[in-house]
Amino acid sequence: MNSILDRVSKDYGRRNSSSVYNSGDIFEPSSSSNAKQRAKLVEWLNSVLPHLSLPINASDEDLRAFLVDGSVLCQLLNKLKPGSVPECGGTLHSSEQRAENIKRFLYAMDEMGLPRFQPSDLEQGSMKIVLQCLLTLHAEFMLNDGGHNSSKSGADASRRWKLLGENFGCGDVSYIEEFSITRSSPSPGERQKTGLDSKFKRALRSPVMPEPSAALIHHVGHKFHEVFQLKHGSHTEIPAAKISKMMISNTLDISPTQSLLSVVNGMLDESVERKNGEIPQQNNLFKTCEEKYQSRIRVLEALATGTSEETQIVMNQLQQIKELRFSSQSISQEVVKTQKSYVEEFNQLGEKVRALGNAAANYSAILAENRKLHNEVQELKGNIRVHCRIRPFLRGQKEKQSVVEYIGENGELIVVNPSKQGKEGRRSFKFNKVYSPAATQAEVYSDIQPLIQSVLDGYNVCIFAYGQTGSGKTYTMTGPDRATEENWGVNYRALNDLFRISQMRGSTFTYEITVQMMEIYNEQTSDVLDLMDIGLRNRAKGSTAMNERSSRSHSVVTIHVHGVDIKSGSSMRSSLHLVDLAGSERVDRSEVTGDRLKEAQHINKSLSALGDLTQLLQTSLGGQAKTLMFVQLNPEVGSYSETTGTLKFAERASGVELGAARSSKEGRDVRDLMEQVVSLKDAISQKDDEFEKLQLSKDKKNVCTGVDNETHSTD
Ligand SMILES: Nc1ncnc2c1ncn2[C@@H]1O[C@H](COP(=O)(O)OP(=O)(O)OP(=O)(O)O)[C@@H](O)[C@H]1O
Repeated sequence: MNSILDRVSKDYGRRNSSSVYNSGDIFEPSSSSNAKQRAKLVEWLNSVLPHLSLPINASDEDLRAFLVDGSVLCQLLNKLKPGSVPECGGTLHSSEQRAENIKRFLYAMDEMGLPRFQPSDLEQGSMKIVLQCLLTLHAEFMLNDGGHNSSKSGADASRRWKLLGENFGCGDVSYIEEFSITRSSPSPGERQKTGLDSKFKRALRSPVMPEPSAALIHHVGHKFHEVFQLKHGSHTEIPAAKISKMMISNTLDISPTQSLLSVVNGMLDESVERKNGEIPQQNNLFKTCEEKYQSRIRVLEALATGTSEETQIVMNQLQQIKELRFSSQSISQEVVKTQKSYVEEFNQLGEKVRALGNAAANYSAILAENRKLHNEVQELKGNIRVHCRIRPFLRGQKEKQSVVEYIGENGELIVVNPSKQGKEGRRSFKFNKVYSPAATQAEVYSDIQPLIQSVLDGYNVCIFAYGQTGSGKTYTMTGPDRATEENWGVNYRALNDLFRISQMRGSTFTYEITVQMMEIYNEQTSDVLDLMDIGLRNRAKGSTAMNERSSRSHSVVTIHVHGVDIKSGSSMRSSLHLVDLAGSERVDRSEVTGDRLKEAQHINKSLSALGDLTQLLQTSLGGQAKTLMFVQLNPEVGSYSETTGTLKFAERASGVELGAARSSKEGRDVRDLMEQVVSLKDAISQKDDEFEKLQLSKDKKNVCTGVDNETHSTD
């Protein structure tokens, strides 16, 4: 029997579940059926609340209009079950009051365990749900009313049960009709005695049906057990015919019980049919429903699975977003860091650019400072610098024994007297530089190049060559005949440098360079100006035994420089004297006679004057000049005397204190001061003269007036 009850319970349970979630599915009434139900509901409402006088053919919207303020619902409940809900505000139509009424009604429905609708259903949703709820209420109170009020007419009760039956979808409800008429309320004890399975109770309920009343349970219960006990466990032992027989027998003394047994019998028949392999139609319905629900479950499961997959996807996406956000943050930090380092680098670069700008701006000043330092070094050297150069033996000379024994790197020189032995025959000298016979013109010039450059900075420079005839003076200063650039002498190289450097300084200085050449012959200075015009073309030459190209004149090349500082506008003037002196040989060895002897004597006189700073070179050897002397030596043994004489003279010249050289600009300052002193002296002298004149005129006046000097002595 339990299996049958379970079966019935299960099937009705499904119906119940279905109706909860889809009221329009199994119990979906047709439109005509719907109208019929609505009409019956109206009829019921009018019967309970006569003052309503609802039209029998009221539409859903008409009902909504009646019910929407909730007051009718509350009245209905209080009428059916007095005190179910607190006093309702029937006349108030505020939205708050309406909501409160509906809330109270629905609360009461919940309390009774009856299905309910949502407030929104009543306000603007589907009235179908509302109507079903009221029909359920109708059914509930029809049953209760039957129990509590047995005086109701059988016709009314029949209608209510019919309505309930239709709501249940049970079709024929005749057995319920008979049953409801005869039932009575059992005591609580009787209810327990019935022992009616709760599942069975549920099985008799529709989705909108409340728990069966105690009366129904009682009346059905005790006979039901008998029936099921008959069938339980022995379907085959007690055939259906026997049950049918029982149904018509007098043992089941009340017809409602018989009706119920008819239902149970039908169920048992279905069971028997199922046993025989036949599929009852209702089973088909349940199966269809089951399949339908299984399908829905599958859909829900799929949805759930899908949802979980989607959730996983979303989670993955969230994770990716997190990672992207993290990457974005780290990139942002990296960008900020990079920007910071760029800013720092830009700042550093800016500093460097500014430093470079300052350096560029100070470039001229730095160059000037450089020049100043360079010249200060030159000035510190002070004395006449002496560079000694030894000529090589000439081509065709047979005797090649040299008087030069040793040449040191730092200007040391030892010469040997071929006629003396040992220490006595040796003499040591020390100069600024000593060049061996192998020294080239370029090497010799490179050491004096700084002096040449200082001319462009305003210094006067004098470079002269001294030595016996044929020792190489002209070679050093000018170069050999038909000289190439490689063996140019100092003069060409100096001029070349001055032009080159002045061009390099073109952006800061403008230079005007002029060259002057003169020759002094026999110290007849009055001829100098004439000879200047003649120049090298008319340079006097003669032939001596010492040197086939011996010169008996002093040749002077003077380069005048006038420079203007473009920025400051200051100017300076300087000069470079390049002197090729006449030979220093002794008259007795030159074998010159007559005019030649006379010339030699003058030359010697001139050379002697060099030691005392002759008038010729005075300006060049003064405090404002830098002076360098090339001491030229003939290495031949036969020239030993002249060589030692020349070396001694050079040694003497090197000891001459010229004082520090000064730029012509500084010289101007001194001159300016001197001029101021002179003008001051002149002014003082002028005042003295004026004072003297005044004194004289005063004396004259005293003499004329006969005033005694003593009388006015106190004046
Ligand atoms: N360093 C040298 N290398 C090669 N030849 C030289 C060198 N010095 C001088 N000579 C040669 O020696 C000869 C004499 O030189 P140079 O005329 O220059 O002497 P000097 O001292 O000028 O003589 P003078 O006083 O008579 O003019 C020339 O033929 C010259 O070419």
